[in-house]
Amino acid sequence: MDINTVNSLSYEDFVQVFGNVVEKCPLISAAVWSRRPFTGLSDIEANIAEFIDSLPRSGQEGILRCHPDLAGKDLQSGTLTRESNEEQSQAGMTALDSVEISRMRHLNSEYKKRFGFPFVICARMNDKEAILRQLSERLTNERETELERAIDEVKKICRLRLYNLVLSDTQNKL
Ligand SMILES: NC(=O)NC1=NC(=O)NC1=O
Repeated sequence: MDINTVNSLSYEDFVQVFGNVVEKCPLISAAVWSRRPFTGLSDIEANIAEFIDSLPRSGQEGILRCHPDLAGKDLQSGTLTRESNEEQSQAGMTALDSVEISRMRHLNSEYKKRFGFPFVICARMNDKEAILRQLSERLTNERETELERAIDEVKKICRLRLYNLVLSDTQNKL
């Protein structure tokens, strides 16, 4: 979609198209709609990032809590969103052996116990080895550091989902 089309969307249609660029957080797109017209994809991305950064810690933790576990029950039961399902499959979460599955489950539950929100990483920028490594490494982070890191990952996921929806700034100029 080109940026002029994006800017002409009603808020209903905008939320319909962009409502899941941050996993299960349509509020963010519903809020950012008011900031149109956007100059391009990176402007939409910057406005979403600004909205997320303006939230209190509880709001940012709420965004993380809307994310499904990697290789978790939603993946097993087929209840992931389309985007999440694609991302998790592409990162090899559907190709874990039984040892890897129990290691993911154990580390995910340790992580949730420690931080009170799930481990979030941009799956499309990692493979299963990197995800397992990051999960065990980040488990030892201080809470504040880990909250910032997890929100950065949410922004990466959002950027890649936006690239699937909107022409890039250069494409838009062609
Ligand atoms: N807990 C997660 O990191 N979930 C996810 N990361 C992605 O890139 N897609 C997801 O569903």
